[in-house]
Amino acid sequence: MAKVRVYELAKELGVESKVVMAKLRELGEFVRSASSTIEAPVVRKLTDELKPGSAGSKGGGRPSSSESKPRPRGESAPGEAARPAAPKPGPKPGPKPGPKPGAPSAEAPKPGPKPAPKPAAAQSGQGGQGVQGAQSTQGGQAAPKPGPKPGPKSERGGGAPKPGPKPGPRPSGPRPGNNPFSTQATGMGAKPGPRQGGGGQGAKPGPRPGGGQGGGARPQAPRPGGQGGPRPGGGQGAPRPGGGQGGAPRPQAPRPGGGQGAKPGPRPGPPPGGPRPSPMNMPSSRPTPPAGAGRGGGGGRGRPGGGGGGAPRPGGGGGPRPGGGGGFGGPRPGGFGGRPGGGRGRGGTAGAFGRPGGPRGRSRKSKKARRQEFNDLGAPSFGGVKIPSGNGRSIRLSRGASLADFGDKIEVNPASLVQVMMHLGEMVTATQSLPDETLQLLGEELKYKVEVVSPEDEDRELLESFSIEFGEDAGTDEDLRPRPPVVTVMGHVDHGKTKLLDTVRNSNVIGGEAGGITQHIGAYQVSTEVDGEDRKITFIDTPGHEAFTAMRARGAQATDIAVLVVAADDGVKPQTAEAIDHAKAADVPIVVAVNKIDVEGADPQRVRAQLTEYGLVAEEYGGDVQFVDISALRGENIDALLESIVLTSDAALDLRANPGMEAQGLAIEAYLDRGRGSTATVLVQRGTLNVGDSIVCGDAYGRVRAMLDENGANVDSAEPSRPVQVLGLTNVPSAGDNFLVVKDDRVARQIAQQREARERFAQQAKATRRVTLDNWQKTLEEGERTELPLLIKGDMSGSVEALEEALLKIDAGGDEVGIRIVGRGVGAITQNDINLAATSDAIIIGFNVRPEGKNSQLADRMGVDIRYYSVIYSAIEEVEAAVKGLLKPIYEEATLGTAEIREIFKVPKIGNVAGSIVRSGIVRRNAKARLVRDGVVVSDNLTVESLRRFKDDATEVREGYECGIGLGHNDLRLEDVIEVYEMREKPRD
Ligand SMILES: Nc1nc2c(ncn2[C@@H]2O[C@H](COP(=O)(O)OP(=O)(O)OP(=O)(O)O)[C@@H](O)[C@H]2O)c(=O)[nH]1
Repeated sequence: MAKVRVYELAKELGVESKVVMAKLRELGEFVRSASSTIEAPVVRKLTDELKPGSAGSKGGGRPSSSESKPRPRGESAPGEAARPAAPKPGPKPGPKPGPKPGAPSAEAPKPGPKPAPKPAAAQSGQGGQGVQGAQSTQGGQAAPKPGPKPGPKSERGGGAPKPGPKPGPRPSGPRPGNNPFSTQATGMGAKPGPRQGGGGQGAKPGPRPGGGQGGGARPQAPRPGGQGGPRPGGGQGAPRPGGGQGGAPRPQAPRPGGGQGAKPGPRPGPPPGGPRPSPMNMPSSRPTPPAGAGRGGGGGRGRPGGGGGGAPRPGGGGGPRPGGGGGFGGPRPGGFGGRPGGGRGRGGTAGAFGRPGGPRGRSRKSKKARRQEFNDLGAPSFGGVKIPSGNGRSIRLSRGASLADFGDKIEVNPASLVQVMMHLGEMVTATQSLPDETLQLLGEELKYKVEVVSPEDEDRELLESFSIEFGEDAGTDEDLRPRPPVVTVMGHVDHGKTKLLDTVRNSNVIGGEAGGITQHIGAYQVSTEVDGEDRKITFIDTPGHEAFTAMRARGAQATDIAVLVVAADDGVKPQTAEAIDHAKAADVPIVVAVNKIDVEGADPQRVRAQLTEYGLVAEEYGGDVQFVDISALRGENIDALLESIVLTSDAALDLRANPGMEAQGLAIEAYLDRGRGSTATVLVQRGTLNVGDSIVCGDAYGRVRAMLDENGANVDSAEPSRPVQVLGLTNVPSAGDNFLVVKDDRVARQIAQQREARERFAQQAKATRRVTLDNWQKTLEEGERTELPLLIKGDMSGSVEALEEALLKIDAGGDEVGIRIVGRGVGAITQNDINLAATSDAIIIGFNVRPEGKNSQLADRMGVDIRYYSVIYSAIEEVEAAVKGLLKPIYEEATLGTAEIREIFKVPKIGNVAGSIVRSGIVRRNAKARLVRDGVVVSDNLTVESLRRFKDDATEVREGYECGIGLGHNDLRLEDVIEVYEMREKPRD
């Protein structure tokens, strides 16, 4: 139909324009005036509504009614009588309720099975119609629950029922009316569909209960409900009260208006047909529009909601349409399709767009989502989290990897892994570094084979990525040349290791410089004559097996031969045995130096006898171990010892290296020198190191600016087994780090940076397991350890001894627990101390000393607990408390920053003020401070009493800025370091 104006249509229908206008409003169509044009579908709808005969048609069942009130008066439609009520019936009519709900539905002629259980009910929704039509057809009627009030009118489709929740509002409104695509319930199939049962007819889906006639639409035709097809509510009568024919299944069903269309669509809503309780209830709650909510009927539109579609709107135009509702369904079997009624038209459109919800919902999921869902079906569940099984797949993780790293590898959200860990009884965060066992455990649980890659392997892979091979001599056998053995001196405390090293160094310095000023660089080389040949030996100048072990723990093996020092007057002691174990574990031959033979009571033979128990049998006893009786103090027999070392080396080892390649080796020790910067002693293991070479050493890199030997002399090159001090690195490497010459600085920097990142992760993992005074008791309880290892550093040997003595006297509360001193020394806490503490899981007790250089950060990174004390009693008290598990929450010192004194100002009445530069962190006024001179605390418990930037007072001054610091302390010296800290309360674990 073409567009016609309202007054033209009125004339054609024989009614006044205002009647038509009123009707349109009821239908939810908005027209400005009588001269406004209206769309063809609306005209059809209107015509159906205003022509008596038509009404009946549709609804089949609802004769008259349909219209409910709208009809012009008089017109009483057939069912009219009944309808009177209509208007009010329902809940509240809302806007114009009355519409004729059912009307449309009527169409649904096909009664279809009435799904609805209670046919009678009919009232509601289309079903309503049923009433009259009773049962009519629509099955709709069937609607069990008549919707809100079945009221008389309901009938029609009760459509009205659809009171729709929103009844009121839409009456006239703007309505989509004219827009065929509109979702609105209005006849057009507007969305309402789904809701209310209405729409029966058209309603899409047959499946849904309500699907009143409309339902027919869906193929489901088979469904009972005639039109609506299957849904019980089917057709009109859908269960839902309102559910007109369509029997809106949806919850909304309740809405009275439901009318036919109800397309319950996807929504779960309604159980089949009448069953749904909801419908019933609904009515009550919702203001159901009066029965007629006309719209309902209309609903048919394909929308799910169906006919009722209209539902939403109260007065919904839908209602009016006779045929309405069912409309869309057209195609569908049951659908109204057949319906002549104009309604169809729209319905059709609607149907085209809006499939009933159900199916649609399903199709909305992407393939990926569905696949994921499918996969998840078979995924193992851990504490509610489903993670696809690894099915034995292998994954490689770096030591110290976190759940986030793990998640990346297996493409699973780390948060899920956190839950899995909780399920396994471990509380870890997604980014926390985990120990190997935890990674393995998680892998097993998820059915992955986890390969934790060690730092050494990773390093090898890293170097390979730069086409560098570390640890192998390049070239052929012919390129190899003999090299001197590298020796480490080990033995029990006080058996003379240090003395021996000193004696050897001072009496036999290489190059005939005996008597010259030697300096400690961590290793030195000496020469000796064996069989008339000048032979060299390299000594690692760090006595004790701890450092040796620490190096090995880092995958570095610098030592070729171990010299085991045993005091002839003391015999084999615990650390002698430990040293033997370590040397054997490293497969390093041993030469025994039986020391202190000058001491009265010395019994070298007893030592030999004792050591046979450890598998060290002297040559004179038929074994293969060289024993040399010496006196380190007097320098007796030192040459014989050196000769034995050379002979053992020749007999047991094939020490050769290629001096013709780029140098590779190990860092023996390193520190930050104030004047020269990073200073590292390296041991060249193969190749030749030259000044000017680009090297990378651990995470430090740079170009060799200069090299010094143990005499402080500059050297230009260093061959295999030669220890030299290297200047020029960007930062301080750690003992045990390997070094190698690379082709240029850029490669050196890249390797160093990657190592640095890797090291950070690995250390974090270790840190989580290290022992601290706070958690020691816990590890004890867990059976992880039975002793508390301590490393004591102090400002004076007297205080160190006193502290050690006092600590060893602490009664740990049983024989099975105790304190072990793994090391002691005087002076600042060095990198070696930290390494030793790390490898022995020891806690460092710093008595009036501080870590030198960046060792504080190193200790943090390695998880080494350093405790600072300035009163012996405090140290004893705290260690005792830890041992006995009595530690209470304490105040922990938190370093804020450090500043170096560059100038000292005398200020009248105030005293000395330190003109300083902040070297790290911040300096804050009123914070606590201590004065450190050459690594030793010279004054503690000071306060930053004044802080100035130029002439202004400052609250805090940051790194890199100069400032004046008043400590209320006059003993200041240039280059003293002011360490600023504050005490923070720290709860115990
Ligand atoms: N009479 C005598 N005393 C010696 C001899 N060798 C070392 N001593 C003394 O033994 C004590 C311990 O010597 P160190 O060299 O410090 O012993 P150490 O094994 O290095 O001890 P730690 O560093 O504590 O492990 C010192 O007082 C030395 O002087 C020796 O051959 N004869």
